[in-house]
Amino acid sequence: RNFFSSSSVPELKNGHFGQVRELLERASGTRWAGKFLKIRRSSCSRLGLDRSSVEREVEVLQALQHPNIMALRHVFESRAEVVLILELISGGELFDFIADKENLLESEAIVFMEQILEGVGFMHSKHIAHFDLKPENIMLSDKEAPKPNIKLIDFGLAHRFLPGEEYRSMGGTPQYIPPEVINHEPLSTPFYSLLRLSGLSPFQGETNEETLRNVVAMNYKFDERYFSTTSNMAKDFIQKLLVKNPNDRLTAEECLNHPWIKPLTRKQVANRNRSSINMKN
Ligand SMILES: Cc1ccnnc1
Repeated sequence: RNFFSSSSVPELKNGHFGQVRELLERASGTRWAGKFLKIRRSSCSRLGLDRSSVEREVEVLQALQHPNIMALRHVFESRAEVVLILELISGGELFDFIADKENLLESEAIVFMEQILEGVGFMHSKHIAHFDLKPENIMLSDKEAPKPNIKLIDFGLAHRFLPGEEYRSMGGTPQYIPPEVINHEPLSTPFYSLLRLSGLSPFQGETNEETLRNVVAMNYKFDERYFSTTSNMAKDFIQKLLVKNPNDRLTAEECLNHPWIKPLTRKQVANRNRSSINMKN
């Protein structure tokens, strides 16, 4: 092959699927990420993935060309393995990047949120749900870059819903997934993790049990001890995401049009620039 993995480089990521390793393309010297997926030899064996789920991931990635979504460049297949040649994303996880900061200005948080929302909004506009939008799947392409660039990775569980397609949920009961449900993929997860990581949790209880009860009941308040420096726009945005019924939550598109992300007046801009999310490390 015209790629080779610099064996000295540690694995980029190891998961249920196989592993991701940094590769070097001989011809151009370009660095890529190779995702090595073991294919199940026979239907009864448990090891490896079945070919159809790998084909689904490839189709999803081929449908998603966007600056905030990891790009697929090549696919190599052998009998027992499929190798995806992916854009190399070496800036680490967003949340590690944020954790290292003393203070996160809302204007900085918005830069991240906006890119996550652009990627998720684009994905949903293609009727694709990621189904695994957890913090480790939100990465930075290069953390040294002046303006960090967010990349959504790992579409191994993603699914494209053709309008009206029947979708078998875990229980196996067939159900039709209307488009608005796809758009309500738990967006609040990455945002809530951002908030949580900042040491701010509007669900915070005296004990972990109480906090958990609050999360389940979606019972929260903005404690002035922690949220005094948070702008009202940010609180309004959070309140519109942390809603119990997924259908009442803002979609990614609606989030992008919320004044916290897209301020309408100079006053709103000034207000959020004065605010920060204090990072309690
Ligand atoms: C983990 C990973 C995946 C894809 N590209 N770069 C890094």
